Amino acid sequence: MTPILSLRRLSRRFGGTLAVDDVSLDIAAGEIHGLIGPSGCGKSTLLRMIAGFENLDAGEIRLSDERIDGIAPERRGIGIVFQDYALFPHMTVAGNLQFAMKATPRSERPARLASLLAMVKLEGLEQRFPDQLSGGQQQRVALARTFAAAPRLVLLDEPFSNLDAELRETARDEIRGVLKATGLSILLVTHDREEALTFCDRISVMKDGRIRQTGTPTLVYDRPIDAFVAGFLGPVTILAGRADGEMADTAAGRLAITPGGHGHLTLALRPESLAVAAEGPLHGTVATRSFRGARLSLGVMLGGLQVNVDAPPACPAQPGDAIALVQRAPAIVLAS
Ligand SMILES: Nc1ncnc2c1ncn2[C@@H]1O[C@H](COP(=O)(O)OP(=O)(O)OP(=O)(O)O)[C@@H](O)[C@H]1O
Repeated sequence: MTPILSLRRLSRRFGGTLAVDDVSLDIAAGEIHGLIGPSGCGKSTLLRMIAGFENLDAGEIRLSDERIDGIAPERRGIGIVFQDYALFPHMTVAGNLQFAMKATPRSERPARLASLLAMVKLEGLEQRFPDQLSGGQQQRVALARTFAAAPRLVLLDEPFSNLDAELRETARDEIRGVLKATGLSILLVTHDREEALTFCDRISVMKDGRIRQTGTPTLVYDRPIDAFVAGFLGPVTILAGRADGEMADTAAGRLAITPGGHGHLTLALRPESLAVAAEGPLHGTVATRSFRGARLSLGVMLGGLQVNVDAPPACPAQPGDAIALVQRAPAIVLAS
């Protein structure tokens, strides 16, 4: 299958900084793909290169198999929703959407406007001005305005960062539903791991201008390739081990490991992989206890190492208590 977007060996340097370093990536039609990584890893530069706002030092970009990296941004067929939505403040919702419908024949515009409003669930609000809408509603207008131009690909740059935490989750679920219904291909840039894991069909984790790993959220979370990816997607303890079949000896004791590990290796242990038990093969001492609402986070000294363990909020263990642990999931063998 031909990917809708194909990035081949893209690089971009600013002085001594390689902001994007030999990046290749394919995005399938209808896919919501997340580019995630810490501040300064090159996500925005990569997005700007795809949009046409940033030059390439090397590589090529294809959209529907057509080379687009030499084409002006407005002729690429790519829609962009920026962090601040960039709506026209002096135009109503209808005005903002109609502005983007230049390519639609005049007679078809009212019907197109109605279908866009329905798509983003803003019927009845078409005469409001942006400052009369909530942040989430403004964002949906921005999305609808992008759809109005019938793009082949939509780029979303930190689209939820201006919404407060409570609204963000609802907005995310709603927008994901809208996007999936349109069948549009989406590239989303975010530094928020939860957003990437919940919103995207696949994610690419970036560091220092390079993509370290691409895959479904489950795959990248459960089988991170290295300590950076493991730690970026969630709390983790990194430990050295020596494999012996399906088990490894580590400073924290003997642990079950994911298949394929041999000899000396590096392991990643997630807090939910261990559980407090009446008896267990692992014995330690509680070092820290922090209440996190739906769960309790315990720091447990196992051998010479402190590991994080998730426990139910009712767990009575206090710092200084001896505790037994069982393993619920194997420690992850890292490739590097
Ligand atoms: N126009 C520019 N001139 C010089 N350096 C730049 C320019 N744009 C980006 N950089 C540098 O390139 C690197 C990547 O920046 P970029 O903005 O792409 O990162 P990012 O992952 O999007 O970060 P953030 O999440 O903070 O927006 C950084 O080191 C940044 O300082």
